[in-house]
Amino acid sequence: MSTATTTATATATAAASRGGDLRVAVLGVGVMGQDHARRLSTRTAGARLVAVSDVDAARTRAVADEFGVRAVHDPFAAITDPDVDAVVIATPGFAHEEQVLACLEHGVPVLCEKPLTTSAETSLRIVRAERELGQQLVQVGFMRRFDAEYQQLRALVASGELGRPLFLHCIHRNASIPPHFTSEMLVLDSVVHEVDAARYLLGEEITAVTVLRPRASSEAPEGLQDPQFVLLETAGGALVDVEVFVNARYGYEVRTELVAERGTAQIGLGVDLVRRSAAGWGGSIPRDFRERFGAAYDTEVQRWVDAVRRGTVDGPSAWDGYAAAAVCAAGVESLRTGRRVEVDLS
Ligand SMILES: NC(=O)c1ccc[n+]([C@@H]2O[C@H](COP(=O)([O-])OP(=O)(O)OC[C@H]3O[C@@H](n4cnc5c(N)ncnc54)[C@H](O)[C@@H]3O)[C@@H](O)[C@H]2O)c1
Ligand SMILES: O[C@H]1[C@H](O)[C@@H](O)[C@H](O)[C@@H](O)[C@H]1O
Repeated sequence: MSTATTTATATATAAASRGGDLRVAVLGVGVMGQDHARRLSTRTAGARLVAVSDVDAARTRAVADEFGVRAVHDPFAAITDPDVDAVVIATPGFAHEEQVLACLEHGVPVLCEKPLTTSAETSLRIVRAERELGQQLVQVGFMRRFDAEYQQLRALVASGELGRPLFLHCIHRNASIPPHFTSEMLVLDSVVHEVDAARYLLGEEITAVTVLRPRASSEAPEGLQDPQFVLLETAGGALVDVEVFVNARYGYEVRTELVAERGTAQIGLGVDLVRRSAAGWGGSIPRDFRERFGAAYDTEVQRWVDAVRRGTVDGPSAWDGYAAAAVCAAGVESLRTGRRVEVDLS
């Protein structure tokens, strides 16, 4: 058994023998990191937020003060801190490879926000490093797998009741995105969710990607290719189309329609409550992902904590992160060249 594997097992055992509280550090405390920090501090059983770390020192201090935990400026010092049992990475995608590899080197279980990394090669490096350890330590933050509607749709596909899936029609709209968002990030950061969801729902790998560039919205920043239309082909011959539109202004909308041989099914309609009043009728539209997928993030983090305390992983793996990264890398090539690009999973 390698040193890292021994350390990971020891981490789980130590946490369990201390009365179960897993001591967690969150790296990157912007939008998502703060959301996870709050979740770990207020509504995750068996876990305790003990430290936060961010390259922005003022932000680290402010968030640490808000939650009453330690501020650690250097993320690598947080990973190797003997008083930290496990880490949540919520830094931007370009920082993930180094931080996840450091977790693996030191035997620290990690929940890494999507994307695992921003290229196939770097994600594959993580898959290989984890394999060499002989123990799974990495979970990727594909939270849709923990959403009740996605789970129902997957169960329906698996039951075979509607016959073989033919199409998935997907809509992924954000009201707005941060100013640093690039055209490539619509694929790498946004469509990566549909890539993972398609693999999860259909149980098939994606073999080719084509990205089409419709005219850009005048609401999008100058030079940003927004929206985009992405076509994914699966190994079994199903087609998955994704409209990704990240400056849709009116709100956050994520929908999927399955078309199968003997019926169709839709999720993401947001039909919980339909109101009628003098102002008209209708329901509400989520502001962003935290509202739409809040319960899924809660379940994701709770299941991650429970699994780490048992010394296992119970969610999307490094391989899932790699498979999605490889498809998205092909998507970025298609976005640049306008051509259909095949996906090669090593
Ligand atoms: N699962 C989801 O639905 C979901 C939603 C939003 C964001 N995300 C993911 O979460 C991650 C963070 O996104 P965000 O929207 O919170 O971004 P953000 O820009 O709001 O926050 C990122 C934070 O990381 C810090 N940072 C940057 N480089 C760093 C480094 N090398 N080490 C330590 N800190 C660093 C920044 O200072 C910032 O505070 C991304 O991977 C993103 O794709 C996932
Ligand atoms: O990082 C975010 C996040 O992953 C959201 O779930 C997605 O809707 C956005 O498009 C993306 O930018």
